[in-house]
Amino acid sequence: MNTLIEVRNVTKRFGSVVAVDNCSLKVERGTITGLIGPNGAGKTTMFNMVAGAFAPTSGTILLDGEDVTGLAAHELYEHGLSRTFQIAQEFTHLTALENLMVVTAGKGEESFFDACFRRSKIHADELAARRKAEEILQILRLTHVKNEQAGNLSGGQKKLLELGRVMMAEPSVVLLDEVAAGVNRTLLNDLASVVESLNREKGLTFFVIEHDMDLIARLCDPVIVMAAGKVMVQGPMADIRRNPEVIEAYFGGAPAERAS
Ligand SMILES: Nc1ncnc2c1ncn2[C@@H]1O[C@H](COP(=O)(O)OP(=O)(O)OP(=O)(O)O)[C@@H](O)[C@H]1O
Repeated sequence: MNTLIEVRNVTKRFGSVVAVDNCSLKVERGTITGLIGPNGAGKTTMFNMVAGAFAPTSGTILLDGEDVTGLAAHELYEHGLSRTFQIAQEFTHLTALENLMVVTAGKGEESFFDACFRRSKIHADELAARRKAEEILQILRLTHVKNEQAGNLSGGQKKLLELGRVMMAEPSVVLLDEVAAGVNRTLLNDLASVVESLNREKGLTFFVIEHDMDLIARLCDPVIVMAAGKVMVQGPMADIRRNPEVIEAYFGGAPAERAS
């Protein structure tokens, strides 16, 4: 195993607030690594720095051994790091299939539309994109809604489609941000199965922030716990659940059985 993402001594301040305080962590290639912690622990801030939403105040972030500190999200995308995003308003009128196709054809989304004016090339590009998009819709079990406008899909189906858009880009690491929020159990199960099979069969690495502890327990090993801006502990979820420091951080010393 080797390290895909390494965060070294990273601090992020917002004025007088130290949201992330001299933290180091690693996401090893081929893992589904979870990041958990009580509200205000600094998880989102950590994620935003790794995803290139903003730069750390100090410290270094390495992606596959390369210093990517302060690079923007689109630059990290070129390096193979992708984050799931809510489907933008202008894409809600495209069908599920079209939402995937616009990611592949050309590098960015505009180039697909630009390509519409280059008719000779578009035909081959479109066929390839369509084939790939249809395969992904099948993996996501969304084939039956491929011609539905994205705006009409259920919350869970939209989350699957967001993951599909990420898959079209063929990244090496995917940041999953609170995917369970608002998703019903059946679709959440589908989503978890897709993540597991992408990890097992395609070797895709995931870095996951999640409040749903059942999902974390099912998918993630290791799990990293942050509290009050610090990385507190990391390990398998079974150990994390029994760790007295973690229980203290979540529940202020409540009985161990509540840490589930
Ligand atoms: N843009 C900002 N400006 C000022 N303070 C911020 C900003 N973003 C985060 N913070 C503060 O930094 C700390 C960590 O916040 P962060 O959102 O990273 O925690 P979190 O672990 O993701 O919490 P939650 O689980 O509630 O989303 C909090 O005290 C928060 O109020």
